Amino acid sequence: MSATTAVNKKRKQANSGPVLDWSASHGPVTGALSATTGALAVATTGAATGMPPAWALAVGAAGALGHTVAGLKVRNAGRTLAFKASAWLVGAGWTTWAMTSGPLSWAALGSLATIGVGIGAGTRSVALYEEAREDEAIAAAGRQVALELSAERRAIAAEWVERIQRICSVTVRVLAVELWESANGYSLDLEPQGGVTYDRIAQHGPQLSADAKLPHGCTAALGPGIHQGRAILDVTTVNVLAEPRTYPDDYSPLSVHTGIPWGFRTNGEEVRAYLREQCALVVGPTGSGKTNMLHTILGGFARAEDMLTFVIDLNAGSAGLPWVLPALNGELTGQDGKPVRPGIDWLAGTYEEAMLMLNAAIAIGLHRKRAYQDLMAREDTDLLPVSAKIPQIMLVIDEGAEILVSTDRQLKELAKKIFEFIRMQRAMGGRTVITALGATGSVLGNLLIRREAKVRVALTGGETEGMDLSKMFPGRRGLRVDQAPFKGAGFMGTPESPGALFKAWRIKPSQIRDITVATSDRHPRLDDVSARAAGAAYARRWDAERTAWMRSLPADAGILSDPTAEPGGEGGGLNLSALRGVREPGQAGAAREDELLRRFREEIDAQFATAPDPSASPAASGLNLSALRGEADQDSPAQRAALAALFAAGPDGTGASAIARALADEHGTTRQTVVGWLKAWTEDGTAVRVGEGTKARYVHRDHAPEPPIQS
Ligand SMILES: Nc1ncnc2c1ncn2[C@@H]1O[C@H](COP(=O)(O)OP(=O)(O)OP(=O)(O)O)[C@@H](O)[C@H]1O
Repeated sequence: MSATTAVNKKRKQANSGPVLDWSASHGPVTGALSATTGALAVATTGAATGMPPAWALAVGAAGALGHTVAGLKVRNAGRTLAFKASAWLVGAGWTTWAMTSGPLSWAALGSLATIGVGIGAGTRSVALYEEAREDEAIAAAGRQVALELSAERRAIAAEWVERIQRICSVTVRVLAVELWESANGYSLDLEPQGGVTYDRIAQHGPQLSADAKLPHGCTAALGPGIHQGRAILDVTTVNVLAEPRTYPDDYSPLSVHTGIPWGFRTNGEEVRAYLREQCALVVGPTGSGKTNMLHTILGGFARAEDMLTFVIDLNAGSAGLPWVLPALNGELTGQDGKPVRPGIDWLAGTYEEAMLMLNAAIAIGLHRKRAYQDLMAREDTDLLPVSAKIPQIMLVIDEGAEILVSTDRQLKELAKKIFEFIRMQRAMGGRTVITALGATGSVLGNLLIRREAKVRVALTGGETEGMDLSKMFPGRRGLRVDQAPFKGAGFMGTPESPGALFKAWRIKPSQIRDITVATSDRHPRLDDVSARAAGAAYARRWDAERTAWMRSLPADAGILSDPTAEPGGEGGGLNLSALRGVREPGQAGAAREDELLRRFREEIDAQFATAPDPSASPAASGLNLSALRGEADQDSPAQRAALAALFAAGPDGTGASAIARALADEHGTTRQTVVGWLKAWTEDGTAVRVGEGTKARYVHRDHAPEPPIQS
């Protein structure tokens, strides 16, 4: 009975005098007391007032009837109804007798006490009986559901035992079948007989899926079970990867220790990356959703209270900019009107800044090793206890794999530092997330990456080229690229969660802003020990001159910091992923939501007529990036930058001093060096020298007034 009903009832009773509450519940003591004291009161007042004894019998009969009707209403058991009715009748019988023979005699009072004890005992047993009856009813309903469920489970078990026998020639026992709460599939706990291991069945994954007629994008994937003699078979029956799901709008705090959610599995469960000791490798060809996934990762790191994210992105910093620019430009306002801190802690978009960053990160690790000896001894650990006070440094390098395998002299320098960071910093709270366009063979050929980067993602988006899933997820058979032909979908494996289908959430630019605002107060500060080691390079990372490039992305920003150009490498020349949209229209350009990158591309498009065919000759396609492609097979990014500056100068041309000035900050190139290059270009026809003496200037051959003149 609810509190209000009870109160109302009380009020009603107070207004209209006592009423008989047939359904009022009594325990064994209060029930007996109420019955016997009631009977005594009726008998004494009845005897004193000369009430006819038959009245008591009538009251008892009415009581018995009333209780039976009330009991029926609440569906009491027959046994309970009979007991309650008889209690009323016994009480009434005693009252009738006591009224005629005198209620206050020892015989009358003694017999009344006996009746009281009897009613008490009876009520207790009836209450227990009611309770048991109720429990039994609930259990019966549960059994019915379980029976239906277990019929379904039994059918599933029988079906798979037969299928595995027929296709893999392996006999299995099914120990349990778990139907997923998401209703997207189920898991079987199997015990292959005769010492057969799970991988014998796993290699037949595709045949098993086909035989089970699973929809596209659904798999029957086998993984190891609780011990070597057991296996878990995960069967997905609904393809949840096809539909886009946006990043959950719960931006609650995370930690390196809680793991960072990177996406969801086919059963709808989120999958987390635990990066305290692991590095991560994310492979995704153009258009597979790699940039989106990177933002999801950066979003997770921004939410963490004990992680500081350093981003290196030599493609004009495009991966990091949405996390920095809105905050840096003051476009965002935090709670209480406070300024908003960027969602990442450091962004390097140029080679020089990346060098500063890596040097600082390495110095931090070395210094931490010495400075935190005592703390680690106290905590009895050989891993630096990462916390909000001593944050983990997550170094995220977009297309870092391409840097690691580059043959370019400068990029090799960077690669050396990245490897040093990976090798030295596990214990000191420094880990990396490296993305790759797909060069899995060359990247995974590196022992250090294989050993340290066990959190792995392969975004396929249906792309089959360069996707060696068996190398990415050794030991996982039956993973096929065509199982995940959707943008943002692919495979993810971690030491905790074996490689299997997954999909990254779609994260919109507005969410990036929301997360930046929501997490602004949460980002840790670099501990003093580390900040001292990192020095001015860290302290002044947001200085206007160091971030100027972010605000005014020059059309040639990507060219100046091309991470993938490998002189002498296959194809040679420019291979800028930031410019990929220019060379491969339709692949990425249209889809990209990053406002700045779009602007950047528009500028490129406006400045250079786009050349869809990379092999088109400069003369045939007009000058554009493809023209630079052949010529830019130069020795260094500085030389390519100089060539870009020459081209950008148009028909007016430029001189060695101006080019040297343009390159000074970025590359430190001297005028003398530029003079040498201009001489060489004039000799091979790339540039034309016009004017004499102080008026002498150089024009790119495509802007030259007359056909190139060989000097
Ligand atoms: N997880 C996802 N869910 C749904 N759609 C997605 C997802 N990830 C990406 N997409 C779609 O794919 C498009 C391309 O994504 P994204 O820019 O991340 O690809 P990319 O691999 O980085 O390509 P590029 O290297 O050319 O920039 C997005 O604009 C979006 O429409």
